[in-house]
Amino acid sequence: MKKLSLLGATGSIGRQTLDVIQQHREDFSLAAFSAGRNIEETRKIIGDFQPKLVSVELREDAEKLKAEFPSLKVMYGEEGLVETAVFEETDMLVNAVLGSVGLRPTLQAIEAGKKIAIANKETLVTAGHLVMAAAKKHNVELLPVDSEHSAIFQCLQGERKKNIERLILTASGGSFRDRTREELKDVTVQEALNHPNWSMGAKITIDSATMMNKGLEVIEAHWLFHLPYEQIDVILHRESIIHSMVEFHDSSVIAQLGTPDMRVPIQYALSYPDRLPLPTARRLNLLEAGHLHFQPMNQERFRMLALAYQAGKAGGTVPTVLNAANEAAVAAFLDGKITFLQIDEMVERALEKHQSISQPDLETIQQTDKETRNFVHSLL
Ligand SMILES: NC(=O)C1=CN([C@@H]2O[C@H](COP(=O)(O)OP(=O)(O)OC[C@H]3O[C@@H](n4cnc5c(N)ncnc54)[C@H](OP(=O)(O)O)[C@@H]3O)[C@@H](O)[C@H]2O)C=CC1
Ligand SMILES: CC(=O)[C@@H](O)[C@H](O)COP(=O)(O)O
Ligand SMILES: [Mn+2]
Repeated sequence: MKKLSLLGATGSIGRQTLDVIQQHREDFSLAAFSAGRNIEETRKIIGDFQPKLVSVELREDAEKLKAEFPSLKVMYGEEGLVETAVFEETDMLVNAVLGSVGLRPTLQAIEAGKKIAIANKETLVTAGHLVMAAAKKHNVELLPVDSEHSAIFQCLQGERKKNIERLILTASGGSFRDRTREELKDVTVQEALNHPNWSMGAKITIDSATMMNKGLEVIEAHWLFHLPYEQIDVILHRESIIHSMVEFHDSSVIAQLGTPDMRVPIQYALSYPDRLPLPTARRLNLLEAGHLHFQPMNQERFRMLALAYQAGKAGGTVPTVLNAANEAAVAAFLDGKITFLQIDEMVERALEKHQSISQPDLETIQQTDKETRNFVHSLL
């Protein structure tokens, strides 16, 4: 029985993780979890899974829960996230919180020797060098949950890194894949949230539409698989059936396929190296799928992908700025404060203004993150 801590239990990945636990009660249990502000859902999860520790974003919500569940340990804020991540009774952390707020809990969990299933890509983008160095030092395994990275991880089982020619990440193209940049001027939040293949949280759905999601995933792949950016490519694949591929020096390409269902990579990370049944997942029927389509990425049209490659290659605090500016700009778009195309513009302006610092430590990363968010807010 693996005892889990789950950050972001009320989110899209969090809920699907709970579904996986629910289907495998004899293999997994939930010892601790965090939520943000969705207290109704938090109460329900406490009732269904009987954890020992719960953390929420706000102090007043923590006080309410403490009064309702006197035997439960209840925490709040960033400290609560950290305590959930390092909870002594758990073997593994599932990090499905949104944004760079996941960085400190991840680093602390690594120091505490917890195995980590990582969905929270912003953490790897903002400080991949710190996370990977800590994982190496403490001999901690980071298991990818993001569908592309799980696919690559699966393709690499039994393979040697030295034989890899390149990674090929697939991108669906997002909500506006068939529109020109000109046609994006007046798009609404509702239209942007209409992803063609995946049902996900709001922020990542917008990232998918701007192609920043793929940019963040290129940086995530760089850190998880220790490969230079020149060996990481992106291809547009409309169906999201091939979740990603690895090409080897002998010209062989290994791909991982399946219907778009995040419970599959979540469960693989939890059960690795075993594979458990998942009866509720829809089976892939290639005869029904019929045709799979591929297109080259147009980096002029999807400017954020080009920016992410540049930021990743530049290193230092540049990826931190890319991520923080994007988090702030997407939140502003979702709040109706800026237009869709202004997301790109704000990220570009934050990057232009920034003077990079090389080999940043945690404090420098957090300071840069804060200053970048303030800069974007000053533009609103
Ligand atoms: N959704 C998907 O299919 C995929 C997601 N990912 C990655 O997984 C991560 C989570 O994505 P997703 O599940 O879509 O996001 P959601 O927005 O659906 O969920 C985010 C979760 O984080 C919590 N949260 C947000 N901000 C805070 C905060 N400041 N303090 C504490 N908790 C907070 C939310 O709480 P509450 O709702 O209670 O306020 C919620 O539980 C992201 O990094 C994303 O890129 C990667 C691949 C696929
Ligand atoms: C499910 C998942 O992993 C998402 O990150 C997904 O990749 C989004 O789809 P696109 O970014 O390819 O549109
Ligand atoms: Mn993905």
